[in-house]
Amino acid sequence: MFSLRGVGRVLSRSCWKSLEVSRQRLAVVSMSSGARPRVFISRRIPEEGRALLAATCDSVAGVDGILCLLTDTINGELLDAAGPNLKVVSTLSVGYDHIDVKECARRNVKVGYTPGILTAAVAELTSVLLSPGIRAVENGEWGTWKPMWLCGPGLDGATVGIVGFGRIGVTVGRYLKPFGVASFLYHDSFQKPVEASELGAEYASFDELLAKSDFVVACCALTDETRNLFNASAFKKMKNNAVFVNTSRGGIVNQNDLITALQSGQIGAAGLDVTTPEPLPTDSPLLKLDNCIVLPHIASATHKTRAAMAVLAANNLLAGLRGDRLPQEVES
Ligand SMILES: O=C(O)C(=O)CO
Repeated sequence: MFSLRGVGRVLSRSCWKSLEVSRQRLAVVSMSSGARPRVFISRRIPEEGRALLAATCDSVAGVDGILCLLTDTINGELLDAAGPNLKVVSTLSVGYDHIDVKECARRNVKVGYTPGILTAAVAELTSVLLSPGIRAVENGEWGTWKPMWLCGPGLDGATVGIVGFGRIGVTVGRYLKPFGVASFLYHDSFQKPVEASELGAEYASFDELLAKSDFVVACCALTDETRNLFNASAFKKMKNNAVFVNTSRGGIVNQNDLITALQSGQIGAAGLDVTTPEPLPTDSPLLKLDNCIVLPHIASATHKTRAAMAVLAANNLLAGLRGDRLPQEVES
């Protein structure tokens, strides 16, 4: 049986807050078979999802399923502590780079995630970040109106390069098209003619996309291939006034290289919803730059989206406990 004490130790090492708080979030789900599987919910989640799980909560002794967040590292150490009873890990996120999917598969632990339902919210925020704010207002630098002060590229007539042309990347393009974007370029591990045709987007090599785009929007998952993809060499290939936007994962960017590129004028500006680490330390140079805006990983933070994510994560968990295929299962 899964020892909660053991889990608490592993989780706190992985930045899960206090075990005492987490303990209150344990729920036990009665299954129709009469068995009483136990699940661990790592943080307070929207009521819509919690209610699905907590209806028959009656014990905190161990778990058969874990409902986790993108900030929880699910690795071999945690799976060891969970032991052989664990059937399913359900993450309340579309990204699952925090989960060792291969290790889960090796142990027959299913992994669920929440794709699709957060696409619109993330695409919406990504579009907003294309006009990075500046600190002039807060810093008292807002003097008289000046014709050339803080100008940047506009979307009308611009070339937008989307790196990672999945659900979110395509939706970003769809949202931006009415602003008069002249051309869309996309880069992904393979060409996607169907999605591209809707936008009239052209496939480009990574280097070509960087060189031609006025806006470079990163919408790709964090994988071994994309880790540190945006590094000094990538920023050197971008236009000097290009705006770089990242709403995917901080790990796809070499953050020190980004800071240098922003400080030196190698690129024009950046809008970031994700950083390394998270939370970003308040003394990070990123927060001192006029040409960079940083948001605290809130791209999917609408009530509707988070509630839908919670329901899907709960349903993934319940399906895994029943031994069924998950509504949204990560393929290993
Ligand atoms: O779902 C994710 O992967 C996020 O980053 C937050 O919505």
